[in-house]
This record gives sequence, C-alpha cells and structure tokens, in this order.
Amino acid sequence: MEESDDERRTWDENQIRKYDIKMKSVPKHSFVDPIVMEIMLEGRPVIITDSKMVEPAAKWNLKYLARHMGNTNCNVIVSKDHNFKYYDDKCVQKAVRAKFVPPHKKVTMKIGEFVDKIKEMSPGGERLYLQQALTHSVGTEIVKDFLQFKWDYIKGIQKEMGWGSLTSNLLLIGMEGNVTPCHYDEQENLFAQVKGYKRILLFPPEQFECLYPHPVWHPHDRQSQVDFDDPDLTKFPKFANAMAQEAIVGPGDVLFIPNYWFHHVESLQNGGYTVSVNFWYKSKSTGAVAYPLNATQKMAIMRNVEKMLVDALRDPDEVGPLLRNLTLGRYH
Ligand SMILES: CCC[C@@H](CC(=O)O)C(=O)C(=O)O
Ligand SMILES: [Zn+2]
Repeated sequence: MEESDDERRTWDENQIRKYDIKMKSVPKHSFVDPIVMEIMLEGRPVIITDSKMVEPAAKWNLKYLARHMGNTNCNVIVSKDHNFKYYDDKCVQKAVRAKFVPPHKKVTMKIGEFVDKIKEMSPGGERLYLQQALTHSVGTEIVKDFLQFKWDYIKGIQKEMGWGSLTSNLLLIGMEGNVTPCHYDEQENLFAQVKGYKRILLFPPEQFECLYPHPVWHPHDRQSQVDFDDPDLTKFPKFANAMAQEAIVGPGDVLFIPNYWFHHVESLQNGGYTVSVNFWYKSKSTGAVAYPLNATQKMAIMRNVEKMLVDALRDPDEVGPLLRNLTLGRYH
C-alpha cells in the first residue's frame, strides 16, 4: 500500500460492496447552509462539507503519524476477513463468555509496526484496523494538531444540539475494504473523514425490527445479527424490508450519525488506507417525555427491559421463553 500524495480525488462504483438492500442518499450540504442544523435538530443524518473542522489532521498520513505517535501503544484489531464486528469481552457473564468465540483478536502495537504490517498485507490475508482513542498520550505534535481543530464550530454544534459532554475521539486507520458491520451506538457521533473514502449505510431506529441486534447481554450487544454479505432471510425475514440511507464521505467531509441509528461502515476497496476521527457525545438528556414516544426512546426502553430481565432471571437463556410466554397469544 504505497504512500501516494496524489491521493484519489474521487471514487467509483466498483469500489463499493454490493448488498441487496434498498437505499437512498443521505443529504449533503455545506457547513454554512442553515439546513445542516435543521436536519441535525430533526435527529437525521447529514454530510457536512467544507467545514475544515479537522483540517490540521489533513497531514495525518502514515509517515506523519508514525513519526509523531511512535511511542503510543495503539489498539489494533486483527481480523481473518474484512469484517471487524465489535465485541465487548469485559462485562460478559462467564457462562456466555465460555460459549462466545471472539471473531478477531485485539492487540496493541506501536504505530510503526502497524504501518509495516499493513504495507506487507496480502489480499485475502489477515487485516488490521487501528482504533486508538486520542488522548494526551498520543504525543505532543498530534495533540497540537488536535487542539487546532475548529473547536468553536464543533462546540457550537454541541451547544445547539443540547448534547452532553464529548466522551471520546477515536483515531481510525483502516485498510482498504475493511468493514465495521451494522451496529448502533448510544452516543451522538460527528464522524470526520480525513483520508480516503468510506461508505456508510445508515438505518433509523424505526428499523430496529429489520436489523435484529444481538441481546443486550451478548458480547455483540448493539451489533446486528444479520450478515450483510449473506443475509439469512429465514432467521431474519424483516431484513428484506430494510431501507438504508447511504453516505459516501471523503477527505474534509463530516457525517452526523445520530444516537441509536444503525450504521455499517466500509473503507472503499482499492482506495488505499483510510483515516477517520470520530467525536462521540453524550446525547441530550430526555427531560420531559412527550408522547407518543419516538423509536429511539422505544429502543432505550427495550434495552432497559432486557437488562432488568437478565438481572431478575440471572440466566440469559430464560429471557426468551419468559418474553414469549408474556407476549405470544396475548399481545398481538
Ligand atoms: C470503532 C468505531 C468504528 C466506526 C466505523 C468505522 O469507521 O469503521 C463507528 O462505528 C463509529 O464511529 O461509530
Ligand atoms: Zn459506530
């Protein structure tokens, strides 16, 4: 994967993975256009162009990062295929953990080692995905660049949206073709694309029933059970009704991914490595609850019911039978 300064200025269709999913485009507007805030305030995704929000990161190519992040122990995921399906191996009950086979390895390595490894990667071989929180530990030059992000603009959005605190920024360096499979996060996300192109498929919380997330107690909590490369429509019939909103983002674009919106993210194939920086915020506190409840609130309620049942029943295997006894033939 050669370092080329004349990075691709655009992309073409054959770099995009083909899925049998109906889709429409995410709106794309300049940061100066008031419609951007209108769309965000409605809780809908939008691609924001020309903001220069993370302009200082435009120089974050592998050479620069290796030079200035050299001593940082970076979190890197190693996968045997193109999928990097997140799993949480910390708060997992022993019984569940015993049955769970992690789909990939999580390792730490210096960025120099990461750069060497991705350069020698062979097609079909192991893939790497560096996912490192940007904290003071990433080195003074990187911190300096970070502090020169357009924080007035960023904080303006945070304030107008009524978001809580900025919880973290992840630096994401992916190999071409890497996929983060469909999942949702419980935070608002300003997703800044720095280098290369990514395609994101987004689905609103209303489509929860089409995407079948794993149970909340499962290591793959929040991740869809549907394999987009080979969907099992017998097990997940409503996936056929899913309608995606597609965003293709390149250097300088920022995508708003609203809290609880499902998203699938891929680094375009044959597009070289990608660099992104995300900004995760605590969502607006719900305050007075207005009825009818929206889909996001209903997803939060379902999560709380599942958690309560797991705590009460202790055995996750008893949750399904109890919910079936509660609903089948009674709530239709
Ligand atoms: C670990 C976070 C990965 C990221 C998707 C991607 O860029 O591969 C994402 O899902 C998010 O920013 O919410
Ligand atoms: Zn995410």
